[in-house]
Parts: sequence; structure tokens; C-alpha cells
Amino acid sequence: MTASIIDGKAHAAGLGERIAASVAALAGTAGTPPGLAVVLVGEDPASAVYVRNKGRTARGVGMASFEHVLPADTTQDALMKLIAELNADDAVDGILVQLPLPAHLDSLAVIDAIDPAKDVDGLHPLNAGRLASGLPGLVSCTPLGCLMLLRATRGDLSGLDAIVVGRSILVGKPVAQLLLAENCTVTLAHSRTRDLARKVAAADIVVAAVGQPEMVKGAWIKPGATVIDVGINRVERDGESVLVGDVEFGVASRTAGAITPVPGGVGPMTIMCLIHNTLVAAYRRRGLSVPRLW
Ligand SMILES: Nc1nc(=O)c2c([nH]1)NC[C@@H]1CN(c3ccc(C(=O)N[C@@H](CCC(=O)O)C(=O)O)cc3)C=[N+]21
Repeated sequence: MTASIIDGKAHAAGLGERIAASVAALAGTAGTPPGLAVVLVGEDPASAVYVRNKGRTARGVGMASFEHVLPADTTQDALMKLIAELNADDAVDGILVQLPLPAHLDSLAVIDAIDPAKDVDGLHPLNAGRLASGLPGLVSCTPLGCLMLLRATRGDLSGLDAIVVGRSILVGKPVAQLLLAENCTVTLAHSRTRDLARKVAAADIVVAAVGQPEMVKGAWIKPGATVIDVGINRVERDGESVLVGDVEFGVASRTAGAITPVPGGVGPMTIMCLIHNTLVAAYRRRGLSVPRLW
């Protein structure tokens, strides 16, 4: 069996078109377009690329984009002051602080200071708690993108056995919560998990988010399983720098039913989910009911 390749770029583009239509509708009724503020501290070139990409995608669907690039030696007080200003600014519906922050800054305190109604990254403890409690809130972008791809590929997920490899706050834990809410039976595996190969081999859905190149072996994958690869690892191969995921793609794609590539899988969905969350925040902040776009 050869897996079908889940085209994250195409899914993101389709979602982007539906978002653009809702942005236009909102601007028509409420006057102002949704606004996304992205905050970058320091000049890490990879982060600068992502921040520009986010701004470009926001403008592409008709949103306002506010980019704040602060020097690497920015103080905690200065950053907290900017967050307070963005919280108070009515033109800003979504706030994203690009992580990781330089080591001298307390990122938990920064995330805690963001108005939960504008926390389009879904990282504020209130939004994490809402997800765990099954209440409506804002869901982290990468986990939401994984869920959208799974629903588009498998339809109803009820009763399926899912394994999430990696328990990070950013991805693993929220993905597990989302799959549980979809009535999957969820195994949340991590670095201390025993006999990972056997557990992966029992799963209908595999979400790999460990940040280690090709750590999940292709031979472990159950025939017909759906594989979502969250990893983006830059490695040297035959003297060239290439991107690989957390799954051994070449082997896995011979057994899986469907699999996401890296690049072109989860990554493009992450950015479009940020834009999606900004739209959701904008509708809620205007007291309007949120259109369902996926
Ligand atoms: N507060 C916060 N929220 C984030 O969501 C966040 C963050 N900080 N810090 C950095 C990471 C990284 N991230 C990516 C988003 C899209 C791609 C993406 O679109 N990747 C492309 C190609 C990447 C390439 O070619 O280098 C792909 O997979 O096809 C990658 C990485 C969001 N992050």
C-alpha cells in the first residue's frame, strides 16, 4: 500500500479562502477588519521569516497586521508594557509573541499578561484550561491544524486509537485533548514511554511531535494508519541541508494510509490556523457568533 500524501499547503489555501470571505463579511457589518499583532524580540533570522510570513498571510486575507520587532536586549518591563498596550488597543484582535524569547525574559509571565480573548496562540492558562474542560476558547495553532487535517482525511474520528508522541505544552498535550474530545482513545507517549514501537503499531492515528529527526520509524506504522508529522528538523544529508520530520517518511509512506510531508504538511496549517484564530477572536470580541470554517 502506498500512502496518500496529505497536502497541507492546499488545505491551508482552501481555509484561507473561506477566512477571506468571512473577513470581508465582518468588515462589511462591523466596519473594522480583524487585526493581528505579532511581537518578535531579537533578530533570530528563522523567527524573522516566520513573523513576516504571518504578517503577509494576515494581509492576504484582508486583515490588519501589526508587526513589533524589539531589540534582543528588551527588558521584561518594556515587553509587558507593549502587551498592555496591545490588550487595550481595539484594533488588535489577536496577539502572538514569537517563542522562544531571549533567555533573560520570563515567557510564562508574558503569556499570562495577554488578554485571553486575544490569545490567538491558545497558550494562556485560561485557554489551556478551557480546552481541558471542553469549553469554547482559543486552541493552539499547530494542534488545531493537526485536527483539521485529521478530520479532512478520516471524517468522524470516534472510537479510533490515537497515539501522540511528545507531551509538550505547545503541541503534544493540546493535541491529546483535542483527540479525546473527538472520542478517540488516546495514548500520550513521551521519552519515558516503554515499548513505543508496539504502542505506535496499535494506532489508527499517529501524531509525532518530539522534535527529533525521523525518531518514529516507518516499520512501526500500522497498515492504513493516518500519520501527522509535526516535526520540522534541519539536518545534513549527503552534504546538503534538508528538512525532515519526526517520522521516517520514506518507509512510513509505504505502509500508512495517509501521511503529511515535511515541508508542506502541518507547517502551512499552523500559520493559517493563527489567522483562523484571529478571525474567531474578532467575531467574539464584536459579540457576533463565529462562522464554522472547517
Ligand atoms: N508563539 C509562537 N507560536 C508559534 O506557532 C510558533 C512560535 N511561537 N515560534 C516558532 C514556531 C515555528 N512555527 C512554524 C510555523 C510554520 C512553519 C511552516 O510553514 N513551515 C513550512 C516550511 C518551513 C521551511 O521551509 O523552513 C512547511 O512546513 O512547509 C514552520 C514553523 C510556528 N511557531
